Amino acid sequence: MEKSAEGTGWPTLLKLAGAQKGQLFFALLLTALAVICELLPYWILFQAIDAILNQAADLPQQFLSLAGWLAVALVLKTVLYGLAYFFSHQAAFKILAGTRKQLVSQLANAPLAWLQKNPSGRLKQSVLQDVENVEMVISHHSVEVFAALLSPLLVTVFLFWIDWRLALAALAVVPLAILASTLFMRDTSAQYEQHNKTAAGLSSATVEYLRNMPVMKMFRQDSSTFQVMRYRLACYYDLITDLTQKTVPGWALFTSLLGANVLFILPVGIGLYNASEVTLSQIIMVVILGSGMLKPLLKVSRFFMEINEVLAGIQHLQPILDLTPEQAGQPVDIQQPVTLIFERVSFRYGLRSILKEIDLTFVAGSHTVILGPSGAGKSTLAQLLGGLLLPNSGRILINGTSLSTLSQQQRAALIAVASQEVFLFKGSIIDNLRLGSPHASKTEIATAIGAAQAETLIASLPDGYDTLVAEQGIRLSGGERQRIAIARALLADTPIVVLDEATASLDNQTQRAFYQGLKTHYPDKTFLIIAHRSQGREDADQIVIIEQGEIQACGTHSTLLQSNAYYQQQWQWQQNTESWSIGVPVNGSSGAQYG
Ligand SMILES: Nc1ncnc2c1ncn2[C@@H]1O[C@H](COP(=O)(O)OP(=O)(O)OP(=O)(O)O)[C@@H](O)[C@H]1O
Repeated sequence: MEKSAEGTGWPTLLKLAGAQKGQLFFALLLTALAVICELLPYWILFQAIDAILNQAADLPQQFLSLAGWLAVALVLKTVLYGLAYFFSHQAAFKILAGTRKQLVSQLANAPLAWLQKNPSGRLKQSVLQDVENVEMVISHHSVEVFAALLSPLLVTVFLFWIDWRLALAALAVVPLAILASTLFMRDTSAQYEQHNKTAAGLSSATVEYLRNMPVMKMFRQDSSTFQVMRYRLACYYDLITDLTQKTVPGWALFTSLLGANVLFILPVGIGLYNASEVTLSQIIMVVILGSGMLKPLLKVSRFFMEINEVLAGIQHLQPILDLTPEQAGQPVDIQQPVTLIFERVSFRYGLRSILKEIDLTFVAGSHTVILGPSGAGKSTLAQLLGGLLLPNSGRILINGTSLSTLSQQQRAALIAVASQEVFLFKGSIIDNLRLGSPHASKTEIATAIGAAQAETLIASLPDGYDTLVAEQGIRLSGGERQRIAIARALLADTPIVVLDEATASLDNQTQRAFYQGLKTHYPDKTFLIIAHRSQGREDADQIVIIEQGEIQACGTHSTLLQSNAYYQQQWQWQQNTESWSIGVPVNGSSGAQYG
């Protein structure tokens, strides 16, 4: 279970703030001086009242000098607060930049399997939003909350200096206010937690609703389809109503009590005045100062309410900051040719077994086709090879060395994966192609593009290889992106290439040309081709059939055709579909032909 934000966010926040402790301390020191200057006018007022009540002889002169001091105090307060904010903002932005740098560097060194487990949306939220919240706490709240805490403290000292009994009368409401807030706010922490969960549920339902709106409209779904969101909204409304009913009276009482100390000061003051224990000016001063002295605590209390949300965000930074960079280890010298072996490899998602004790051997330069129904575990196999997932048991060996002992760089130098989900970076086609092989020559690039059947595509692009893709660039279709990804994997100069459904968009004829091209141009590479059909791969060295995470059969096209019912069925189906072609009959009207 996740720990509450209150418990764990603070140490992270303090650690982050500690990076600029010198500047922050200076900001707080300036704040303290500013608070003193803020209270100085009250002392001046006290002197003025005293002078009036005692009918001082040099009243005009005294007033003039007090007015001068008042102006000095005001100017000093403004300057000091300005400087305090300046330094707190400087510290905050340095902390912000430092934290983001640290997070990005931690993420750059994060193990692939960890990145795979943590959705990029959540990581983006941490690096952008959660860190931004730290800025607000450090630049504004540090100064404001420190001032709000210090001010009542200094006033208390001043009141005790005036008269200890009046000071105690001014503070009498504090225990009452604390008692009231404790009574009214008890049991609300569970409700706040529930509030956070409900708000998160509402937020995900809203995102889902907005994201699916076009599809819903396409299928002419009426408003009944939006029941989930309506239900979440109703839950949120009920919770907020309940929370408001519980907390508002407590908050109102707390606020009123903090300003109600005059009710205690006046009777105590009159009693002491009648007994000639205090002067009138002292009572007036305590009433003026006492009535507002506790108000800043409202700011402190609001801060502690709001900080929970910030701490919850900061808590998300901790796992990233705690990431230990992958141990580089001793570089393993793996000589080519390489043999890849799966030795009793199993993988589970939670309790669900996806791959069960897979034993496979891929010899150097061989072509293997991995077939199987949807959900059989084929892509999981590719992800294990790409380092995105780690086996729960068993080993993946390259020339006898376990893949798990290799660093990311070493693994990436041996295995390239073109997965179903193609990611193209913002930049040109050539930048994307050179990702795994920055120094690839023009000839190598042209060969890879040719093998990936992407020559026509490149020729059709406005700036050829220099055409920009992704954000601000042109939009490529799914099939076009796949072909770029295949070329990128081929260029990566690895002895093993995994193509996960990478040729799904190619027609039968192009697929045949593609496989032929791989043999011709990359005779030494080992290919693992994950596919739904084996069309064009009758000459593969081995065809592996996976069903429900287990190897059902493994052999060549001819042996499987004789021995495996699934393969026979697939093959028959493929033969039937291949014999159909869309053609243009001699009379010119298009139509389907049985060839
Ligand atoms: N992140 C995940 N969490 C839980 N289960 C998952 C996750 N990713 C995949 N699975 C499940 O693992 C099983 C195997 O998925 P995999 O993608 O390997 O199948 P596949 O054979 O490649 O299917 P397809 O041919 O449709 O791509 C599926 O049942 C899928 O639902």
